Amino acid sequence: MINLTDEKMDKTTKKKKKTAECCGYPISIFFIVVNEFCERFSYYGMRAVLVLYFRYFLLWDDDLATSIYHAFVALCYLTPILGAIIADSWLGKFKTIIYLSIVYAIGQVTMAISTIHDITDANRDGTPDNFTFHIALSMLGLILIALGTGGIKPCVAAFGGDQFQEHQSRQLNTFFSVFYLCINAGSLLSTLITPVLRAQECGIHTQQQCYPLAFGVPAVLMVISLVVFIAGSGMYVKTDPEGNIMWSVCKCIGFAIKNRFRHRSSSYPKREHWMDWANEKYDKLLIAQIKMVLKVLFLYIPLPMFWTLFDQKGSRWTLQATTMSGDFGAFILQPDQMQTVNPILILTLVPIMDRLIFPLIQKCGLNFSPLKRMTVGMLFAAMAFVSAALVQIEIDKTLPNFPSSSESQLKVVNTYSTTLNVTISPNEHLLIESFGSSADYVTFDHQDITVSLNTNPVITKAFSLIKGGRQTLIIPSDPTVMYLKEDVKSKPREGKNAIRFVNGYTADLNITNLDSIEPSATTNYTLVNQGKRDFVLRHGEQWCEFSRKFGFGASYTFLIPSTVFSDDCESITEVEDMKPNSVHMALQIPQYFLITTGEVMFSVTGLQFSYSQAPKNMKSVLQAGWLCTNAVGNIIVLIVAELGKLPKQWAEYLLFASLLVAVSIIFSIMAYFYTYIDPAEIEAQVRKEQGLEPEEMEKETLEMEEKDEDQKNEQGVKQTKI
Ligand SMILES: CC(C)C[C@H](NC(=O)[C@@H](N)CC(C)C)C(=O)O
Repeated sequence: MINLTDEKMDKTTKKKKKTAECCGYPISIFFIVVNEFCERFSYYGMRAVLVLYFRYFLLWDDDLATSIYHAFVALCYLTPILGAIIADSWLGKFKTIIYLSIVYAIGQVTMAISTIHDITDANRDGTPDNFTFHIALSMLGLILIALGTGGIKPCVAAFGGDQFQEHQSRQLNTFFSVFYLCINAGSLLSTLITPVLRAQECGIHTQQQCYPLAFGVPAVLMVISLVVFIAGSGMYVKTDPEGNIMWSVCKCIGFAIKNRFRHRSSSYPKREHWMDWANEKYDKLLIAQIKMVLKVLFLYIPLPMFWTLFDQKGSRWTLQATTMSGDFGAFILQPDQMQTVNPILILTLVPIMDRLIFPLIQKCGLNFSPLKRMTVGMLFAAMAFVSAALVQIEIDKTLPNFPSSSESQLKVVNTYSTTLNVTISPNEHLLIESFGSSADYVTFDHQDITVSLNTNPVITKAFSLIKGGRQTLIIPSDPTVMYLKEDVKSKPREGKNAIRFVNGYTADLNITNLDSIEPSATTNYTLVNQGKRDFVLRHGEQWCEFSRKFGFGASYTFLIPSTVFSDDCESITEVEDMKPNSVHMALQIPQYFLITTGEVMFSVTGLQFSYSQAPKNMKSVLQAGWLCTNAVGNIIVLIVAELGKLPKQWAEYLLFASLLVAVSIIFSIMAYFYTYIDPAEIEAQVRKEQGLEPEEMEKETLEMEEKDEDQKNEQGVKQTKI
């Protein structure tokens, strides 16, 4: 099957290159797609455990961990422009990929080393002693990774495209689909594997969560990616850069603007395009190439909005999943695992679209051009958000009625020996049996309350409630010391369950994984995962064990009576502070399906489009421009998350959906006026024109300019004469 095609003359480098083919595809492509698979495994694998590393290894708080994580992701999508400039102006794509992959691999290794706690754990207590060392090393690692991953990203896709020859345009399109499949296969595998590696225990002096393994495997994959890429070295078509193209582009644009401004008088003939004002000084070919790039970049302006919605899978949609039930019977899905539905669907939808849907549309005689596909992709993403809004409305029906910022909520738990009549001033009366609680939270629009118990004598006590908070009034066996305990006022994170214990036993108790609790005291909340959990209660020689099965996102207070050991933990009662999630996570599948269909239409097509519409010497630059739309989209998510807090989540989803519909209408109008080009053809045409046609327009302007200069000189002469 392998054959050598005709010699291909590279117009730019004037080098001749023979390319080996297999089934109509250049063999070199194999190395490029395997390289992409390993690189994406490395990147997404590391990303999957990064926040946990910040939170539980470096012990940063949630906010800092999230901010640094997002800053890193944004940096990864901003550095492509740097890689593209290096590739197109200086080193060429091949060398840029090699050098930046080395930087990338060093970054991954640095990151993996920074997670070895034993390096600074001199006192062998399992935690690092010198956090500054680990932070500095990991930040250095992350900067190198961002430089590497972002830097090579536009080059690898464009370099892959460069391997195809003119008669292989069908294979070129398939290449971009296969390339996308590899991205998603790599990311899917690594996001499944690295969390498992992290959960292992390892260490020299003490056994801890195995971050070195979780970061080490991505580092190894990055080295493999580099080796695979180098292995294909002899087979690649390599186009050399044409000097500092970016600098020439900037100078040419600057000159065109300046020249246009100088000739703003209506006496100068208009030119077809404002870039034509660079004709006097710059090569027509360069001007034609800049026009092509600018046309596409202009078209990119509305595109970040798609990514703004797309990237909320990892934030808003995952948070939505934390308020849902992930019990699929045969398996349990954690809220953040729901995101893997996206690469799974990509792996199935890309072949279906390529082999079935798009050919079918073509057979029906419809012209489903790339820009039309991208518009439809945007509409699919908007529909995904409508679907998310509908799911949210369902969830909202089941969510507890949390207090507003001016309200306070109170529940009462009675561990006194008899039923109590509890009066909360001015007019709240509750009858609460022993080892029971009030049915639900009572909402107050004021904070100062007085509680009276019908004991003998009556006990009265004043309390000040927390504004916007939820609390429980705990009445212990000695009601005179009743006290308030703060409750959770939102769904526990990651779909976990918040549980706590009130000790109604007469002495200190030890409970599995918790500190010992004094009599009448209440523990703080502990988060437990879904499923059956066992707890052992202990006091001296006495112990008993009790089990509970938990769902997702509930909160409970367990009341331990004085008889706990005599009845083998049977008498422990459970107060449900917050109901478990009842809306099933499967309801998110339609929104994932819609957004992934949108992604296939938008992103895969965008990748092909950016390659096909770019002049030969600016392919990486246009790929970088394409990736920048993603960076801007991510930045919009960050801004919206900070500023745009709509009172209802479903309303925010609908707002995003409407914004994307509006943007897609604008985009479709822009696309309507866009004419597809064949950059190679235009370049050849300009070259031909340059050799044959007299440059009338330039002459005309130069004559006008000379006249202008003469007039000025004459005036100057006159003035000096006077
Ligand atoms: C095209 C790129 C901006 C993003 C692309 N991401 C994907 O293909 C996602 N479907 C992967 C998923 C794991 C989020 C990439 O190159 O990573």
